[in-house]
Amino acid sequence: MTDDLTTATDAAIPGPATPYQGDIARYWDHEARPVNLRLGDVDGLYHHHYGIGEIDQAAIGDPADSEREKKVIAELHRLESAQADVLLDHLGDIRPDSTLLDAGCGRGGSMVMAHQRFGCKVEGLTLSTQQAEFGNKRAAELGIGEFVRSRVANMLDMPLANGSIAGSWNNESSMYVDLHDLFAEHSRVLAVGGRYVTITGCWNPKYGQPSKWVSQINAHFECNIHSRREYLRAMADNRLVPQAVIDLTPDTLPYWELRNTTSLVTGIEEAFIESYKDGSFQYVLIAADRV
Ligand SMILES: C[S@@+](CC[C@H](N)C(=O)[O-])C[C@H]1O[C@@H](n2cnc3c(N)ncnc32)[C@H](O)[C@@H]1O
Ligand SMILES: CC(C)=CCC/C(C)=C/COP(=O)(O)OP(=O)(O)O
Ligand SMILES: [Mg+2]
Repeated sequence: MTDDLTTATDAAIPGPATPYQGDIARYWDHEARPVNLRLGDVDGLYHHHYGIGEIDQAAIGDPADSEREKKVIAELHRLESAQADVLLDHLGDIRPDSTLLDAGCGRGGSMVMAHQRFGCKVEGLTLSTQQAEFGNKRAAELGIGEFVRSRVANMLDMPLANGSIAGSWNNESSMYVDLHDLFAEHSRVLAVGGRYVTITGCWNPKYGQPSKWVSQINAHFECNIHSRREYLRAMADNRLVPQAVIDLTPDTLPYWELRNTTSLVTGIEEAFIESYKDGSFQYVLIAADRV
């Protein structure tokens, strides 16, 4: 760590702001699903988000291939990293002297990718001590600990100065918080002209109300999926003006259908596949300018 990062706001962690946040901290402290760890082991980028893009059929081999499972794991991981690449594509012009923020950073895979792409500092916030330690250990192993730092902190009360961040994102982490509170805080820490990006699952107002599949996903992850309408309304109320809204649902279905054929299934695959197909749930990217 450089002086810059170690002297930044490093106040003692006060403990969870709410009982719910305590539940979520415990959830991620104890998470060790093979579908996440074995994919991360492919190249050392550990993600807790899903994948997008076409399956490379040649790369996975045929079902009789003795190496099939290993190849499918590598392919699922490639699609998850491709998802993070698309998020980073929407951050705009990020210079090496910029600072980025990953709100709800998980084990830090996207942060490493962001530093490797832009050469800048990346600050990550997670409720989980285990995740922050994991991310910092990985960054140290890669020799980029002075640029990439994870901290245990609440993204609704970020330990970051007003206007100090050039670009920020939530990659599948906004379903754990109130969106008005979240976007007020991004808006505070982002510089005017900065960019906010989220990739998220949201329920589709065209369907009417959250479907049974959406309720199942909420129960599975102890989260509260918002609607597309809520995202856009909360952004508009907090000086975040959408520059792109992209429906990634067709791009994520191949990932889920491939994942559903592996031994790494967790039991939530059907809910994602069925809700994406019946139109009740969408996988979207929203990029917004801080004005
Ligand atoms: C599904 S994981 C996504 C991780 C990461 N964005 C990725 O793409 O790999 C959700 C993350 O949100 C974090 N999270 C949830 N509520 C939070 C809060 N109030 N403040 C900070 N992090 C939070 C969890 O600790 C966890 O790291
Ligand atoms: C799109 C939605 C609704 C996401 C909810 C948040 C979440 C748990 C994301 C994936 O985490 P993970 O990678 O730990 O999950 P899994 O073990 O299923 O791969
Ligand atoms: Mg996963």
